[in-house]
Amino acid sequence: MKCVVIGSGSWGTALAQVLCDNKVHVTLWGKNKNEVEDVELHHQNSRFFPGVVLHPNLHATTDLTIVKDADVIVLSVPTIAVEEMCRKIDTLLEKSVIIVNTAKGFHPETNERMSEVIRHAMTHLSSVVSLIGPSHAEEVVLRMLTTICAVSQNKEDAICIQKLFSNDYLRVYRGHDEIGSEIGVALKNAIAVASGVLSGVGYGDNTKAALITRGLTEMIRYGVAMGGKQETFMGLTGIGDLIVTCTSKHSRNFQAGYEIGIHNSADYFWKNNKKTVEGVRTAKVVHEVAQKRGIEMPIINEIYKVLYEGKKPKDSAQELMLRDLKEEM
Ligand SMILES: NC(=O)C1=CN([C@@H]2O[C@H](COP(=O)(O)OP(=O)(O)OC[C@H]3O[C@@H](n4cnc5c(N)ncnc54)[C@H](O)[C@@H]3O)[C@@H](O)[C@H]2O)C=CC1
Ligand SMILES: O=C(CO)COP(=O)(O)O
Repeated sequence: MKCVVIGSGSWGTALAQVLCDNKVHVTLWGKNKNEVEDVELHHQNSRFFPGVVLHPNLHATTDLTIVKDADVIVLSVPTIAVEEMCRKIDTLLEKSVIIVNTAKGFHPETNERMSEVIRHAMTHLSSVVSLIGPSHAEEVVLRMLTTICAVSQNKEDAICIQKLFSNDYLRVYRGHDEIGSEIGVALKNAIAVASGVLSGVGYGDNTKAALITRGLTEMIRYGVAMGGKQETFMGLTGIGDLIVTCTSKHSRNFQAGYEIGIHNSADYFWKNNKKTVEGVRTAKVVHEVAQKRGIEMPIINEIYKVLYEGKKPKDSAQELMLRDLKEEM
């Protein structure tokens, strides 16, 4: 089985190393020459993992034609680049492949989930498997124990990907609720921005527990309205990914929110951010869809107002606390 991982950023590099550890034939593709040369010549990706020595058999290239030989192509680029990459790859392919998506979010214009985007953009496709769950690349690259989920409408291909990636530090479960899982891992990023904001403002652990719990309620409300299953949100692609992103120092969504909270404004973030912060756009998509469909999403609405309408984070937190009093569920 030949694999190509598309995207030489943090997640692509960490996943390509997993495949090397599993003795799978894998090549990492990147558009960024510096990242690719760093991996290929120095066995490191110092922009994302300073001081980490990568597997000696991990090879990287900027030549996209390597996808021609692949049986499995893993997409590890930001959501904004997924459609463009799929179209480029599709023109090079002569046979159908399994696409493993790892991006968490929605299409920038159509608001489609990532597996929908991939199915619409590719003709040489046997199936889409989403490999998603609570997994910071910074820990996977150090082989710290991690669990994720291979979610697909195609059970056989989900089993294939589960076996390909599983090992003694990465345990891969299987799932089939594509809608619930993809919505879970997208929305948790927006909630994680809110978690960072509240920490940056100076609130503590009670506030974080409140945010995670009420954030999960919003994820379920939205996910079920879109056709996902409630129980999926109790698993790795729901509460699991929500916990790790809302609490980890590695989370770029949390870090972005933290900056916003410290400055009590999103201005600094908009002027200075250079990292992949998927939750920022997800908040916009979900806010708009929820407004149209009448889905109650108070936390998402407030984080949207902080990000896009200049509302002060402290005012948003107060707004959430002083809403009409309600039953919990
Ligand atoms: N970093 C992590 O711990 C995890 C990330 N993810 C998801 O994986 C996706 C990728 O994120 P990261 O690897 O973290 O981002 P990153 O910022 O670390 O790396 C992104 C990579 O994509 C490349 N890229 C950007 N735009 C591109 C384009 N138009 N065409 C081709 N390549 C392009 C960049 O050069 C870079 O190599 C995101 O959706 C993220 O939510 C999922 C699980 C864990
Ligand atoms: O999805 C992730 C962990 O599961 C990565 O989160 P960040 O994009 O916030 O770093």
